[in-house]
Amino acid sequence: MAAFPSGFLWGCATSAYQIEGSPLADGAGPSIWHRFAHTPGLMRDAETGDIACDHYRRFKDDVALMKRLGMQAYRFSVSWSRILPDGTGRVNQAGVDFYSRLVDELRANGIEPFVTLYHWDMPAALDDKGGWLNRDSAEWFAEYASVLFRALDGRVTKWATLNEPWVVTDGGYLFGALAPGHRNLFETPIASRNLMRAHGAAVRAYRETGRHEIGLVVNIEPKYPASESPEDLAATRRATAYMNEQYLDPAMLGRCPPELRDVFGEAWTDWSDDDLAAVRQPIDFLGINYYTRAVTRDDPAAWPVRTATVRQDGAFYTETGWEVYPQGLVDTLVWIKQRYGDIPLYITENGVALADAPVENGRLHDPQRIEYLRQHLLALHQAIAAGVDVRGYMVWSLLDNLEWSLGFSKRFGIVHVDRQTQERTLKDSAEYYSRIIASHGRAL
Ligand SMILES: OC[C@@H]1[C@@H](O)[C@H](O)[C@@H](O)c2nc(CNc3ccccc3)cn21
Repeated sequence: MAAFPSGFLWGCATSAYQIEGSPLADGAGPSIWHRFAHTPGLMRDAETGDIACDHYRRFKDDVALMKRLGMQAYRFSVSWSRILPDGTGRVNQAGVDFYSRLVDELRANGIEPFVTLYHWDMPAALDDKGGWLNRDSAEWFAEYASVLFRALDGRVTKWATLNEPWVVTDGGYLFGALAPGHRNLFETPIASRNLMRAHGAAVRAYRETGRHEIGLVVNIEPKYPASESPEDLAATRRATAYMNEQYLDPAMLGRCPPELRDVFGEAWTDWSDDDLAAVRQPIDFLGINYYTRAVTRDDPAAWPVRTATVRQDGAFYTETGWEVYPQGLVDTLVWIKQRYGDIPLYITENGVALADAPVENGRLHDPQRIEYLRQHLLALHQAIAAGVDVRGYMVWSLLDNLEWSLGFSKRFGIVHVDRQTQERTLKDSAEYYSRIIASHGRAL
């Protein structure tokens, strides 16, 4: 196997609410996920992020684990309500200090911090003011981002504004499976627009003082028509516009996919030229979260996109019900380059939830996760060989963690976490990934 490009960044990814625990420690305010998780009936097994992986207290041990594995970068998110407990205004210095210590610990161990400003956990105080439905959310977010830029820029050299705006709106405002748990077609495009306005406002704020790189992280799920029928082809166009183009087109092209008018119907309003210009800010990279594909057919009853995903005979499906399809990563990366140009890319998430074996004698054998990683890294190498400018790969995830409203039932970690003892145990996939890093991909 040929090596990956010189300077290619090998790392792992997590997010604050999924691993930190101690959500209200040291002056932090509640987030919408703290509120959602403590609302009866919304979380599988009534799980919450109150403890999670106890990373807030154990972060030095977890950094040591990353060092042992040879991680070159660590993508993590900052909890907005640790920094600004009320969402705006008063800065909680203890919250800033936690992330400052984490950044210093990473850098002292030769690991590059890769910071996501927003991984879904808006301060509850701002949700009380309308959250992403309030046009002021763009200014709230830029204020929060600027606090972090002042405190950490220079020690942090890679910033991502948002993690997966599609999931925030589809999960949080349309179907209600995620915080803040709304089910409202009319709210969804409003939240989408304000999220992207917030992205643009944070990028503009960064350009005033920032000296390094800032980008956007999106989830891409390539859509393949189930047949060549006009109905399935149109459905595939709608699904592509709704999940894959809805956020990248404004950010990169300064326009919205026309199919969104069909998807949202009377709930759709065209973006103003001012909003389009405010969102289309030059960025330094795109983060791509890739997990699976969707073979797509027309389904008139499947409101509002009117599409369905067709199960593939003979394919392997993960614990989250996602088809394993590495070719989709190649197709996605080539598509990104063709549609948006040669912007540097990072794979900011890729991983798999499996019905892991138990820990035995300090080991956990997960051959299927090794095969998933191997296949997707081979696909990644194929895309790079085809000329796509991919500069790094972050496996999701370092630790078994809180899979949002699914609780701890879905284990994505390359490191097992014992829910009772918090003991970390390397899975075979962690050893495998460590060898991949050490060999710069040659051990694939
Ligand atoms: O589900 C695994 C991870 C999740 O733990 C991360 O917090 C989040 O960034 C994340 N995004 C995806 C891919 N996008 C997605 C697609 C459909 C439903 C939910 C997420 C997977 N994941």
